[in-house]
Amino acid sequence: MSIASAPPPKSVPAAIGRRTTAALRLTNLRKTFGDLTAVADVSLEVAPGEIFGLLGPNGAGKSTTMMIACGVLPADAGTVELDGEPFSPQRRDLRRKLGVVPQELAIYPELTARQNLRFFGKLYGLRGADLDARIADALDRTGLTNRADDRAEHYSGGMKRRLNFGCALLHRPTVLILDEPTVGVDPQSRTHLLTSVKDVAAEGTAVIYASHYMEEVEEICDRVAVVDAGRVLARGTIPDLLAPLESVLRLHVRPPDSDRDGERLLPAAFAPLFDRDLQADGIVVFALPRSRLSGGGAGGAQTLSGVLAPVLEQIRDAGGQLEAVHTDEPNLERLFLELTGHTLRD
Ligand SMILES: Nc1ncnc2c1ncn2[C@@H]1O[C@H](COP(=O)(O)OP(=O)(O)OP(=O)(O)O)[C@@H](O)[C@H]1O
Repeated sequence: MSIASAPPPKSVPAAIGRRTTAALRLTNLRKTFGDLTAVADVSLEVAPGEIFGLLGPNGAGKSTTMMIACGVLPADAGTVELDGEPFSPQRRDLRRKLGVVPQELAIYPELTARQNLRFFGKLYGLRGADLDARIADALDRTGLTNRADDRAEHYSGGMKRRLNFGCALLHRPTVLILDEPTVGVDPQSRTHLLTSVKDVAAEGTAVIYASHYMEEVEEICDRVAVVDAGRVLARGTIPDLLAPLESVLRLHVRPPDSDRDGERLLPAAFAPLFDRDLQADGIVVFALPRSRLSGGGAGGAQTLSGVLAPVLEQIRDAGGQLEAVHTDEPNLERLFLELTGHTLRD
């Protein structure tokens, strides 16, 4: 894992050098639109069979990165390598190794699912029995076999997204680029899509998956790059990224009028373990990071129950009222907040 503070390293990330054959390798990509820097410096690599998440809020530069990766947009600087070869839009042979599911639907509404798949299959040079077999496989994977001969315009949003996905993997790409493929889909289609993505990766396809849905990225991605303002802020496996974060227990206490700052609510022996924060609504929040429990020193380890029992007793005896107990567990949203100072949904 690497958590970089700005400015990020210009050099190629260490993880890249370790892999011999990345299916997709982006190195120091940069893209500006007039005065706006959409992608400041993005480097990453995706191995065969890996699902790599690009996690960032709206406007972070995910789509621009994806569009450069698939040759739709030229980069101002940086390189794209596909299967070990330098990639440019002119390399039609290499383009066939890519499957792309753009954020906007790229299917023909007036055609049926089968006709859409046939159209895209032919674009990729598939013909005859092979094309028929792959269409049947794509319909099966996307759960659209029963509706194969209905026009796509009559499908639900989720079914259209599934068809969009099916069209991108018909030619069995080496690298599958997915740009927020679950936007606006119902939970059933979402689950179906995520399972299909995992299946495709298990067959050896390298998948790069852009999303601002933390839960999806946590669910399916092997590694993640956290991006904001066109930069990679952190990159690694999810356990490695979350390791520096710890779970924090928070006690929300309404203090008595005689002790509005809550200074006397905790027993003196345990008060140093807690951070105290007085909220605008008068509630005092006592935060206990778990790591502070393990260092019991000569007096022995302090367990959660060993600390909480006397603390809660003192709060009650001192006239405080326990209003709520929360636990903040490490997750990508918290990591993002710590790295950027704002949330993924800002
Ligand atoms: N063709 C363009 N012309 C001008 N600005 C653009 C263009 N494409 C993207 N941008 C800007 O570049 C920045 C990054 O956009 P991008 O679409 O790559 O972000 P994103 O992370 O994919 O966000 P979203 O999830 O909303 O798609 C944004 O500020 C966006 O407005």
